[in-house]
Amino acid sequence: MNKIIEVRELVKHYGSFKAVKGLSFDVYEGEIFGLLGPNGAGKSTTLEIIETLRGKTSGSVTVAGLDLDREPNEIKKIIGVQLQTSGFYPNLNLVQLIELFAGLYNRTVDPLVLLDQVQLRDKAKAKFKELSGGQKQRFSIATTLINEPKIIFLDEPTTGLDPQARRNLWDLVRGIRDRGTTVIITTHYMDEAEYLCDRVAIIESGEIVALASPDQLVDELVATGFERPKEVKKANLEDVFIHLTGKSLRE
Ligand SMILES: Nc1ncnc2c1ncn2[C@@H]1O[C@H](COP(=O)(O)OP(=O)(O)OP(=O)(O)O)[C@@H](O)[C@H]1O
Repeated sequence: MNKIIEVRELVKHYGSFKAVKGLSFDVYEGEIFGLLGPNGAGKSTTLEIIETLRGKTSGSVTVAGLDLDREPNEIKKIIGVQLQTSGFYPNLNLVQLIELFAGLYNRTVDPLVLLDQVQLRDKAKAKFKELSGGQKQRFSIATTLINEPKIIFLDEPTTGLDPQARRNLWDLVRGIRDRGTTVIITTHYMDEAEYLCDRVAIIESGEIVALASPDQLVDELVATGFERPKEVKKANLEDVFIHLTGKSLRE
């Protein structure tokens, strides 16, 4: 497998505070790679450094063979970064927003084709502020695809979404990966990481404490003799919710 991102001994200090303490990891081309960890672990800081949006204290980062220190602008051209949904002009409609972003990238795109990919064609003329939370997230993912990036970065893309919208977004992200784009994602939902991620790095206080596929990590824990304290039922409350309210999007 080809490495598309190489992070070596990455360090970030905010004043005297050490937020990232020498992270090293690789991301392979075509995988969904998850960064997991408690609040304040250093996930967003790490992502933003790779995205060229934040300076590092030391260490090296290479993205698709491009050195972060020497060619940050070349890196910007081949990545797609999900904006926080507050970053969109609320009064522009979706087509106008896509055209605006396409202009910034110096690209010509068909907004409707892009909106189709995220099931928002019927909202083409809706203003951003008129979208539901799930629709806003899907739209923000669509905007990461405008420059046909090799890699997209998604920072907690399903926070605040209902179970149907989360599942829909998982399918969307898998579809993007299946079309050949590498995906880096942060999430606080372990079910999401287990379903979506080919590999995950678990970060704790700025250090990687585990890195493998979700399956491998679970097997390793079980091999230590770990058992869940309670017998697990054949279904959980989320299964009940989906059973009662269906899988289709409600927006
Ligand atoms: N601009 C900044 N100045 C000072 N400290 C910062 C700054 N940005 C982040 N930090 C600190 O660095 C640490 C890591 O923050 P970061 O946002 O990377 O964590 P995170 O893992 O993404 O957390 P969360 O899950 O809450 O989003 C935190 O302790 C945070 O308070």
